[in-house]
Amino acid sequence: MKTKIIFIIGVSGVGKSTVANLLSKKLQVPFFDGDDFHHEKNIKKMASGTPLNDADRYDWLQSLNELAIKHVKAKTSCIIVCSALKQAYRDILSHQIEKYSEWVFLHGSFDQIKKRLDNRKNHFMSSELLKSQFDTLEEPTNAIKINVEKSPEHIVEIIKNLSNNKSEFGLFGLGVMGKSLSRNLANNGVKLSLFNRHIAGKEENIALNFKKEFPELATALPFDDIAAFVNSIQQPRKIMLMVNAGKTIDLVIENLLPYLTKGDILIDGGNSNYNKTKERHDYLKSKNIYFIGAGVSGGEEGALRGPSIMPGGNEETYKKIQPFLEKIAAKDENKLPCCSYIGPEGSGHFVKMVHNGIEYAEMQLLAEVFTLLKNLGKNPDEIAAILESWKAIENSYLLEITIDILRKKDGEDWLIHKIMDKAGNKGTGNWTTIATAQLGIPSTMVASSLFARYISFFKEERITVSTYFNTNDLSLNLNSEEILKAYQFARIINHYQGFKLIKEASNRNNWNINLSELARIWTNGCIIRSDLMTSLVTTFKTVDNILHEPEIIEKLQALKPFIKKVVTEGIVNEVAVPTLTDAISFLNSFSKATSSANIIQAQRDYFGAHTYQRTDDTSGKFYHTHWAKN
Ligand SMILES: NC(=O)C1=CN([C@@H]2O[C@H](COP(=O)(O)OP(=O)(O)OC[C@H]3O[C@@H](n4cnc5c(N)ncnc54)[C@H](OP(=O)(O)O)[C@@H]3O)[C@@H](O)[C@H]2O)C=CC1
Ligand SMILES: O=C(CO)[C@H](O)[C@H](O)COP(=O)(O)O
Repeated sequence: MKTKIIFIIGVSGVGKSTVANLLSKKLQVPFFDGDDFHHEKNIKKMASGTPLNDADRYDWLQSLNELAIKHVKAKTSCIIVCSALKQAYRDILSHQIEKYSEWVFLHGSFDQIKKRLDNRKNHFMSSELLKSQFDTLEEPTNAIKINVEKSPEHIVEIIKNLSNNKSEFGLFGLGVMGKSLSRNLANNGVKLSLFNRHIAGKEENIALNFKKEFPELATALPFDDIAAFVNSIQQPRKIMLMVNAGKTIDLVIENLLPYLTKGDILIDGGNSNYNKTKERHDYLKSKNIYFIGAGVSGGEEGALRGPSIMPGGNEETYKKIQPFLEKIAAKDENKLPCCSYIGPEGSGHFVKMVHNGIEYAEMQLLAEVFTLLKNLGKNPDEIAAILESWKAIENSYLLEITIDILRKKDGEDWLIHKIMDKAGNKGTGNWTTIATAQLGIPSTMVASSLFARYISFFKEERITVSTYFNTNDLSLNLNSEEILKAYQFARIINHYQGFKLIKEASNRNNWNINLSELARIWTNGCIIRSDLMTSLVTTFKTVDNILHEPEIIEKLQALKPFIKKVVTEGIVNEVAVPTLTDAISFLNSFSKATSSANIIQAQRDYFGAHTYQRTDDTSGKFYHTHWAKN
């Protein structure tokens, strides 16, 4: 048996000593009655009929705490009986041994206990005295709570089962991701507690029914009661939250807090905003609870078979959950887990956010490729066949799933023809675009793919506007090979922009993010895994800016004529290719030693006296011109 100190607590007459005695025999561990540890002066005071005050109790509780510490140091368990009616008393009892302490709270109604006391021979307790105990009682939130209506033997059996059967890890929220991650944890031998909320008539017995559905969850403990869920987990508890980002996370944290104890760890595995993650980390720290913001990527299937995991926060805290996360993570080509400590604060959620920003642009590029090929007269099966042939050169998870999507039939037609062309979003692309603007990094492709989704959303207005503008007969002068090369070019720029944003955020916040390691954990499990990502693991070992890497420069040079042609053909023939366009526009701007910004500076100085620097003065001095004609 793991070393533990079992405190049996409750008001007088609840049967603590009887239960402790039986439990001590059952578990073969010693039992100590707290009353035997009162100091001489306390005994005298009580004998004189004066109730003890908190100062009197302090030394007594401390001596019980010393007794418990002595047992923990000797790696032996014991049972201690003490009324411990207030939380402050329990804090003294478990000081420095919180993670070894288990609480059993025996309870009953006032009348029930009074009757038990009255039935005891040689024992009298006035109603007032018992009432004062009930008034003092602050119910523990982290205890095994048992009603004393049950027989002592039954109570001992319950304690024994619950105490021996604690889970190693808790999963809160059994939606798409929570269910898959739970099964993944269980498949990896983790003893789990599962929780989903109860909403009468709507969300009932979710955890229990889910457990029954999958054999790997046979030993998992299902709950829809928060207190019971938390109490079923070994301390310090490790609880992963897989709920919707935003106010739900805050709500869930507040719901959990009363039951958590010092040192417990909450892991937010959702797509939370990185700024909020830092705030939550600091808030929970003030409550002695640790918080890790872990980005998880891989969708439903990845979460089950092995996602990519991006944990951020305090590194020492991360080490405590590392074995669990590494177990369930995807493995790279060298069988190493696609899970790595990212850095402090909200850095884990920041990189997950940018991952999604890259994902937005990768998805949009494939959508534009599809549109171009469709405009060349290809049907979905023919487009799928072309994309299939690209796998040998430019493979990625998103390319693979797009091929599957294009081949899916719905009756005689292809399903893709029946899917409404209005793209949804849950916020991460929006936040990435905000971050690029805030940090002053030109990650233009995330922004254009986000705005492409927003444009798509105005379906009804698009239909109306389409009647105002006659589209000429399309005659795209392109072939699939040229489209592939344009796509390859745009993917490199997209990855450059995404990693550049991460590098800048890392520098500004002192996160010290290792880009090669980040690329490595994105080589499997996540949505943006690809051959290009695998090659970047090596590239980032020597440079942290791929635009300065000779091989990449050479590749971009070779691909550039094709993206120019594809984008030109798209624009001339009115085929919307905003993200392909942004890729080449970006390089057109970024690869010029001189830009048009001199005009901007002159305009700013003209109307707002914002000043400008001169190309013929290298000192960096700022000038102002009196522009208006006199
Ligand atoms: N789906 C995906 O591909 C990915 C999702 N994510 C992120 O993971 C997180 C979870 O996503 P996903 O599993 O898809 O979402 P789902 O909508 O499938 O599940 C949400 C879960 O949160 C619970 N929940 C919602 N509101 C509350 C509340 N007020 N109190 C308690 N529980 C609540 C739901 O319970 P109930 O069932 O009772 O409503 C459900 O268990 C999100 O942050 C998402 O962005 C990250 C990577 C991939
Ligand atoms: O994190 C994810 C994948 O990596 C989620 O699937 C996310 O919901 C995708 O973002 P959006 O819903 O905005 O398209």
